[in-house]
Amino acid sequence: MNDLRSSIDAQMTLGHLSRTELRRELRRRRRALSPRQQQAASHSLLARLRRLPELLSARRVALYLPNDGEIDPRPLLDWLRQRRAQAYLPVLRPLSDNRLWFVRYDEHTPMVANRFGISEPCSRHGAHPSRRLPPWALDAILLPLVGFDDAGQRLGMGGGFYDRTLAFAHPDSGQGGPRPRLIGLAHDVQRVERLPVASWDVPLNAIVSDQRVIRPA
Ligand SMILES: Nc1nc2c(c(=O)[nH]1)N(C=O)[C@@H](CNc1ccc(C(=O)N[C@@H](CCC(=O)O)C(=O)O)cc1)CN2
Ligand SMILES: Nc1ncnc2c1ncn2[C@@H]1O[C@H](COP(=O)(O)OP(=O)(O)OP(=O)(O)O)[C@@H](O)[C@H]1O
Repeated sequence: MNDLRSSIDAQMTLGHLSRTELRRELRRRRRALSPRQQQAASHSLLARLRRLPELLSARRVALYLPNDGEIDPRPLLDWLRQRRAQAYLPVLRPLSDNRLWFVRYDEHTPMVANRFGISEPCSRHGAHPSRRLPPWALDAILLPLVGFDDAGQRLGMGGGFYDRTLAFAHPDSGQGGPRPRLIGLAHDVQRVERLPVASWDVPLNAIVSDQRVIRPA
């Protein structure tokens, strides 16, 4: 009960924070989780992801390597391999237009640390067209979230990397054609009552945490 009370209090008191302050607070929360809590959360996330219709039918799936306390989707790699589905990772595009490439990933992929210290497939390797896919050719993209709400809104790191890369999937983009299913992932402690919506925010199909699956109405 005390836990419930304090988590409700924590959520309620966030309403007055700016996006920057909200990011700082929510990133602090996920970093504060112990290795044991992280592992349990990752395990529980996997159980939910394995039942997600969007992933059951997916052959090409982008995920991420966890950073800064993000919930860890790596256990999904084995499951994807068993299903003969291919895994892709985001790579900061070399010409720095703040967009992402999605490069095929397996245990042989040469990796480097990007400018944020996150390990990613080496861009020279990823530059080869056979090894990367444009975002619309992926079946599903798992995005790391800093925050989310019950309406299915998301808050990212603030770089706009995913928003720019996925702008073609925005309802106002006027672009038809295939669209990847977009699935946001986060720890349940990153849930807040209500997030502000920006005009460029690309809607997600679902948000999955260690405790729940949220589908925007
Ligand atoms: N695991 C993971 N991979 C990812 C992302 C992510 O959020 N998580 N990205 C999602 O976009 C892209 C990288 N974008 C990022 C944007 C900001 C920061 C970050 O830590 N910013 C620091 C400032 C660091 C600096 O400027 O040196 C900060 O805000 O404190 C990290 C990654 C691609 N790969
Ligand atoms: N489609 C777009 N075209 C150009 N700029 C964009 C686009 N989408 C977002 N941006 C810019 O990116 C910046 C960060 O956006 P926002 O605060 O929504 O990031 P975020 O959603 O938290 O991050 P991310 O998309 O990396 O997860 C904003 O200042 C915005 O101007």
